[in-house]
Order: sequence, then structure tokens, then C-alpha cells
Amino acid sequence: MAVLEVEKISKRFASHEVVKGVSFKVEPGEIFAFLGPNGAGKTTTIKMITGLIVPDGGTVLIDGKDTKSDSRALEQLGSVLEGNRNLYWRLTAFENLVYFNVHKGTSLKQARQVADQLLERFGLSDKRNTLVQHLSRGMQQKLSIAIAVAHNPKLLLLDEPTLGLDVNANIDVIQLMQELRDEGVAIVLTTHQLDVAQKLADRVAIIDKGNIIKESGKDALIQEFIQDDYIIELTELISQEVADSITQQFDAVVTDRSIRFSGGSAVLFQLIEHLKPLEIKMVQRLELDLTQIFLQLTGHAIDV
Ligand SMILES: Nc1ncnc2c1ncn2[C@@H]1O[C@H](COP(=O)(O)OP(=O)(O)OP(=O)(O)O)[C@@H](O)[C@H]1O
Repeated sequence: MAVLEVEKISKRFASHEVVKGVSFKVEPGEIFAFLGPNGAGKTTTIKMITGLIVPDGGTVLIDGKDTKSDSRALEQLGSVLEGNRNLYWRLTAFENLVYFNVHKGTSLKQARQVADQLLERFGLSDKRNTLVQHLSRGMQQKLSIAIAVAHNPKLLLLDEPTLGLDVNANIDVIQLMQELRDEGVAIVLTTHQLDVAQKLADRVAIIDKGNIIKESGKDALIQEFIQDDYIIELTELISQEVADSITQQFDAVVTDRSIRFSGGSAVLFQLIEHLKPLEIKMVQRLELDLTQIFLQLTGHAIDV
């Protein structure tokens, strides 16, 4: 059964309908990347899942329970929505973990045990008694995720989890997300960093102007956008004479040792024949990455 089922949710602010009947499902052990340009409706959708914004229409089921009518639905939810801003800056890392977990209904004794286990797991044991205001941004982000998973939720919502992190913290957070996914947690991730989505996501939804314009498995999406462009690389420099003969006969660009062309495998075999007896080092079919696919689907880059 899906951990999260969002069915036709919508939201209007004054006369502006910012989410227009959005539906998607997220299964256990799946990272679902929710992508879209600024103002597309991502945060509004995520906040409707958490109950922070009440939808005008539609339903949200978490672990089969309707968030509108069953207060237990939110028990299976952990979320980090405002980056490190949801922490108490004048409490220590340990105190934050204990406070939020007790707030979720865990006994004090158990919350203290879990806090130490999570500090260990998230590489923060040596910061146990440090005030949050003195932690680096990456440590604060890891602590926020630790707090979100302290009560073992089945669903984790992460809004821009790697934004503004340095390289090492970025790697740590990505690894933590992969571990949680492998343990069966369903993760919904919003990010403007499409390389992070490309690395992590199992499924991808692209929202634009309040509508989901594409939803697909990540690998299937990349496969769908596979092109008829190839590169042939030779072991030696291509002479001017050979380059001229290629560009006259084929729709190709020749540079040093490589030839880039479109036209699919029919042209590929003609070109290989044409190149005889030159030695071929490599033939590669070009794939679009998520950034290029996003651009094709929405007509603009993610940050504009
Ligand atoms: N409380 C509000 N009142 C009025 N309009 C709002 C409110 N919250 C969001 N909006 C508008 O709704 C639209 C969608 O905003 P939302 O924050 O959901 O987009 P987003 O996809 O998360 O964008 P970003 O990537 O910039 O965070 C925007 O036009 C925004 O100005």
C-alpha cells in the first residue's frame, strides 16, 4: 500500500489557484522528487500534506488514513520544511532531540535513549551538548532530519534538504536519505538541485503553474528523452580531409578526435562505413540529464 496518496488537492489564494488538482502516490522505500520552478506550487502542496495549509479540495492519505478526518494520520509523518529554522537555537542538540520526541508522545526515558542513538548515527555525538546556534548549517540540517525521524515515521517530507550545505555535509545528507529509503521510509523531496534529484530519486514529478506536467520513474523519464544523437570517438586526430568529407555527407560536427551527429543508428552505420579503416575508440548515444529534461518540459530553467 502507498504510504502517501495525494488525490486531486487544490488551493486558491484570493483569485489565484496555485495548486490545481494535484495527485500522486509514494510507496514505502521510495524517494519521490517533487520538482518545479519558483512559485510552481511545491511548498503549498507539501504544506497541505502536513496539514499546515488546509486544501480547498481533494484528499491526503498517509498510511491509509485521511489527514482531514483522522488525527492518527500525522503520526506516520516526519518533516523538515524550513531548513534549520525549526530548531531551538538556545537548546543543545541532545535537548532538541529529546524535546521534539517527547512532544510526539515518546516517554522521556525512551526519548533520551533514542536521542543518543540518533546523535551517534548522524555523526553528531561530539556535538551532543553544543547549543544549536553554534552548530554548522550542515550539522543543523542533519539534526533537523534526526528529529524528523526520531519517532520512526513511515513518511518523511524534506523541503530543499541540501540547500546551502558544503560538499561534505551534502554527501552526508544524501547518504542519510539513501539509508532511510533502504530501511523502507517513503521520502518526498523538493529541490532546485536537479543533480541531487538525479542521484537520489526513484520517481520524479514536475509541477508547473499548479499542475503536475510529468510524473514518471526517473530512469524511465531519462529513457523517454533519449536522443538520436551519437558521438563517435577515434583513437587519432581526424584529418581536415576526412572532416570535410564527413561534414559534406552527414549532419555532423567534427572536433579533434570526435564526431557528433544526429540521425540514429542508420546514420551511425553509414558513418562507421565511411570512416574505414580509421580506428574507433568509442561510440556513445547521448542522454539528457534531468536538468535538460526539465528545461524541455517546462520551457525554462528551474531557478527562474
Ligand atoms: N499564503 C499565501 N498567500 C498568497 N499567495 C501565496 C501564499 N503562499 C504561496 N502563495 C503563492 O502561491 C504560489 C505558489 O507558491 P509556492 O510557495 O507553493 O511555490 P513553490 O513551488 O514552493 O516555489 P519556490 O520554489 O519558490 O519555493 C506563488 O505564486 C506564491 O506567491
